[in-house]
Amino acid sequence: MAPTPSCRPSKEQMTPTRTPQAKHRLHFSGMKNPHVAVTPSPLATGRENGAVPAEHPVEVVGRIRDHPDRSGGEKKLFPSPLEISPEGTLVRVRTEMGHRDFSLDGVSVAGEGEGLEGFYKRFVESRIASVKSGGKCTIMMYGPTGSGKSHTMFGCINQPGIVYRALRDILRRKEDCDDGGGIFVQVAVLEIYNEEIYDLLPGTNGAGPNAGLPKGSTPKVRLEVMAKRAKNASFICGNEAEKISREVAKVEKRRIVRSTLCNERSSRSHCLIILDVPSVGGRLMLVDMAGSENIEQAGQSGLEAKLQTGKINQGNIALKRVVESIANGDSHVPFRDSKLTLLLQDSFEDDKSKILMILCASPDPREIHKTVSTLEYGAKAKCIVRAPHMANPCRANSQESSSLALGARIVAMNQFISKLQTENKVKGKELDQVNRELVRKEGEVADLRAKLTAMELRGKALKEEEIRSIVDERTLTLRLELEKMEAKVQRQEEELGILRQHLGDEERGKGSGRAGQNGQMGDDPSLYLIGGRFMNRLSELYSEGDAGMEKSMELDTGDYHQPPCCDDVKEIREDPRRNHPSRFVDAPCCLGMEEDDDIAAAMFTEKVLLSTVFEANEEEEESEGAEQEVVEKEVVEDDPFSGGKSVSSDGAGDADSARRTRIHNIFRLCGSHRDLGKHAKIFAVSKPETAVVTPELESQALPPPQHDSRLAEGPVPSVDDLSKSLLRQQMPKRNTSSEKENDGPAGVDALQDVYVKWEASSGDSSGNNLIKKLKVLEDSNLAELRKLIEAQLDEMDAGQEEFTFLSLRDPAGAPVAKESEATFQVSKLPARNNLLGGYLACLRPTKTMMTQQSAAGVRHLPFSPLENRILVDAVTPLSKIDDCFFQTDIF
Ligand SMILES: Nc1ncnc2c1ncn2[C@@H]1O[C@H](COP(=O)(O)OP(=O)(O)OP(=O)(O)O)[C@@H](O)[C@H]1O
Repeated sequence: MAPTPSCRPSKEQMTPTRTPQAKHRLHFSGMKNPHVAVTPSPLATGRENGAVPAEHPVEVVGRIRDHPDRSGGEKKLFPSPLEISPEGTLVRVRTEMGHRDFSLDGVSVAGEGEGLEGFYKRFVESRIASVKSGGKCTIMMYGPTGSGKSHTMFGCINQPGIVYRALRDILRRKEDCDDGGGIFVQVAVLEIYNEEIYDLLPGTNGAGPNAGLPKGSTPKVRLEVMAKRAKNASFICGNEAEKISREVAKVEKRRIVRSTLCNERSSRSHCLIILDVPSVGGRLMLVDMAGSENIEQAGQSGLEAKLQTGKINQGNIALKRVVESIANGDSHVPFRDSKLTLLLQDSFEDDKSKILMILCASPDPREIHKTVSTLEYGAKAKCIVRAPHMANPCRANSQESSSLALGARIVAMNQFISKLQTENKVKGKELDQVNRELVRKEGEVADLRAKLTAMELRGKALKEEEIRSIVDERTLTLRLELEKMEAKVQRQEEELGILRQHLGDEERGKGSGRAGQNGQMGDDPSLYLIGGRFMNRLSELYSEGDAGMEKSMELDTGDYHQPPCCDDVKEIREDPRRNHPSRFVDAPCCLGMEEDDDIAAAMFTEKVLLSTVFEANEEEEESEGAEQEVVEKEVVEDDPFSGGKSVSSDGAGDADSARRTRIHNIFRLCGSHRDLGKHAKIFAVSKPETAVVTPELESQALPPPQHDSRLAEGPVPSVDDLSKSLLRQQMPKRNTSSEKENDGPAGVDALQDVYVKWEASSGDSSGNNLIKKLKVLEDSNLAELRKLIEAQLDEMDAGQEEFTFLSLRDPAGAPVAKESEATFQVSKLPARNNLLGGYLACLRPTKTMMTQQSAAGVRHLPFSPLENRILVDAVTPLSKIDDCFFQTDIF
């Protein structure tokens, strides 16, 4: 904001030019004013022509009223936006946008303790004094509504305003008027309301509006303007200040006021108090203007109120234009735009007239825009200059006078321009500083951007470097793996070469064996078999041919039961993906495991099936050539379980030997040496004619015999012989048609277990639960079973027990008639156990026998004595028992 220029021209700046356009000349008399420094014109200083410097006819002072909300006490006061310079001539208005300085002739702040008296003494008293000597002074109150214009002009009970103080100063007090020589004054009080002039003094012929007048009071008189004065205006005459002041106070109440939102008692009219001193021609005009206000803000409603406010503003605006026109040196000053300016025209045009404009403002920040507008108006008024009075009588030369006024105005304007330039220079410096700061900041931003870019590039480079290192690392790993694989392939190729070499050696050795020549391997024929078959297997694996049934050949003991012929084979045997040969090497360790005999028997059945598959292949192989059979025989002879060379090598003995070898191999695969011993014997049972159980086999497969003393005394019990003969009698009859079919394990399956027990009775709780297991053929009947039981009873020396079979499948458990036993199949007996198989034969003693036993006082328990002995003898001479057709167990 540009500071308001001081329109007081300096000595050097005064211009002597005169402009013919200046029609309105403000000729102020040389009034002595201590507060206003009249600066002589440069031309006037040279005064060859006797001219006096131009002066400012308008002085502007500010009066900042107390805060209107301070009286409320409780209300929070907003900080004032107005600041007064220490010298009291500069008002700074602070806003959010900045500040603006206004240069005034003086500022009074009511809130800081300067009351009306102090204000009057500082700014008004001197001007009033000139009136007594013939001077003319106009004091105008200007400002928005509620800013304290009327308060300053009229005051209150405790503080008389400018009007009463001026009357007191101009007129002598009563005690001073005893001599009768006091100044005589005429006082007129006018009101301009709605652009009409009214005489506020009660006259005899008043016919004006009574609005605002107390009841019974004389109506106001409307006056006309004539020669810049109100025609026929009433006046109060006298030389006593109190009397006139009392009259004025009465008249002041006749003024039209109205309550608005801005002021409880807002003046709706302009009030003029005109005091003439006829003796000296002095004149004092006191003008209390109505408040300029915004209609909406003042809360005006209704057409009359709006018209009223419009008229008020019309007078204010007209006065503003007049001031601006005079200040600008316009050829036309619009005095006639309002009644107010018409009545004030002499104040602006008379050279003896002096204008004191009092700008009233409020410190309330809510009124800041009005305050700024008021200060702008005062600043404009300060630009009004008046041509200096001519010192010589040729003052009548109006052209020269107007030129001087114009020159003073130009000087003021130049000063204003100079201030603006200075301010621009300062602003330019600030702008340069800001620009430099901006450039510096831009440089910093550029540096930061460069750093950011560098960091991004570095990050990118780091990322690429990281990726490259990962790729290199993986490439290295893959290369190492590739090298390992190549080394492995190379090693395998070497192994393959070695194996091929061995194969060639084997083939060559085999060829020499065929020729009946003992070469390098001729001393150990099994090596030919092992080497040849092993190489065949190896060739198959490497050629990735169809394994099919041939893969089952892995079960053949011929592959593995012999020690390897070379060290190279060991590596292959260690391959965990294949059937580990160490199982077979370590098989004897597994043989020591105790397993349930029946479970082992069930396992044996499965192995028999495997052996059957093997056998099919074996038969094919046998058909391929006799040479292979010869080798097989030789292998069997080397089998430590075969009993060495005792196996015959021709005819049926060869077949039995081969079968036995296969079963033996299967049991080695199954890992139960004990089972092997058992099934070797069962095999012997199924083929009694050809069974050969060598002592070596028994000693390896079975624990050493511990014979019961009674059993050890005599030969083998005759019951075995009887049983053998019985079966021999049966079996030829049943197997003659297909004797070969019974050669295999199927013949073993034809034997069925029959568990024989005595019928339970209440009087016997110990022996009747004993069960005897007998083995009979599948299609045996009860008559045949009876013979076996009776033979068993004879063996136990139990005497001739008479019994009958109970048909347990019969709901009544009826005994089976002895005549029907021949037609009663054992298979019709109830099954003993669904899981383990076998039949249950329940015997009931005949009544005659029971009667005899009870008479003799004997309770015979069949089976129990013998079985108890067997139980005590933990190790029954199995060799003896196994020689029999029956296998007995205690359950
Ligand atoms: N300096 C001051 N100290 C104490 N009270 C003040 C001061 N100035 C104004 N007032 C009070 O403020 C109120 C409004 O003042 P005033 O009537 O003088 O304002 P105004 O400018 O004349 O308004 P309008 O233009 O509406 O007549 C009055 O009650 C008055 O007593």
